[in-house]
Amino acid sequence: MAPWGYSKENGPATWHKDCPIANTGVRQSPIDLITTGQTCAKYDSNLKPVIVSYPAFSEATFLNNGHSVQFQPSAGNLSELSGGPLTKKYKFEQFHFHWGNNDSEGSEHRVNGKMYPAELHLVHWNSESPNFSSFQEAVGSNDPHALCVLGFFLKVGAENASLKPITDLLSKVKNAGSSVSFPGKFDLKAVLPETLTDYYTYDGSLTTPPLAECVKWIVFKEPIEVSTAQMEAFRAVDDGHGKPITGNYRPPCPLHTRTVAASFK
Ligand SMILES: COc1ccc(C[C@@]2(O)NC(=S)NC2=O)c(OC)c1
Ligand SMILES: [Zn+2]
Repeated sequence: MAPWGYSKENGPATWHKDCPIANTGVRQSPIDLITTGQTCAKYDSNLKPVIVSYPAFSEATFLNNGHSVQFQPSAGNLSELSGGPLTKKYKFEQFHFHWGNNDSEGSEHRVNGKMYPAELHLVHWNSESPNFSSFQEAVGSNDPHALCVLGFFLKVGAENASLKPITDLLSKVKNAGSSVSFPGKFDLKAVLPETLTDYYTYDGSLTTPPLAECVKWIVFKEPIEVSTAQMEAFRAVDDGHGKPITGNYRPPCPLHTRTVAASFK
């Protein structure tokens, strides 16, 4: 079967053929974050602010893997995550994006059915587990919280100067499989909202094959603003089949017996 993608022929509705958990999994991601009614997110006053320690990255690769664009610092990076719903310390691995063809679609998570034009995923792995000592081992470990992914919605507004070094680089990785070493330093902390207090959190999975159910998700309420030009730069990145990636988001999955907690009322 053709490798998975987001087209009619190889998109999310076909992934179950090679990856049965797509249909049989009970903690798949993304989900629609509902804020009122029966299955709505429940306020949990014990949820603390998320703590990130992101010293500026000095060495990283920016890659177009045909499904997304990914920023991956060299192994020595010391960036860490803790707090929020977490009981362990997590190490930063990479960040990447999901986006759509226009401003009314693109995010993977939704809020009461609303999609944002894009979603940023900051991927981390539990660096204090006795069962694994690398990201790759963490993903394959079956540990329910091997990974923690921070999700940030992107919305169209003012140009985001902190993300400009990334969006300016998109044209350099237009072709699938291409990568560049990131020039200079990148300050990821400057991209994020000041306070990381208001978020939804739930147990889920990777949102592409292998769809491993190993992710503690933390999706922040406050979107990050980017300009229309910055959004257009994502939509010019190619998928390796001569077409731009114009919708690398998976539709929401059933919640099953899961509950979603909210750190805010
Ligand atoms: C084998 O390990 C993998 C494979 C794919 C992804 C990417 C992704 O599926 N996961 C999220 S989150 N968004 C995505 O698009 C991954 O990210 C941690 C880890
Ligand atoms: Zn992702």
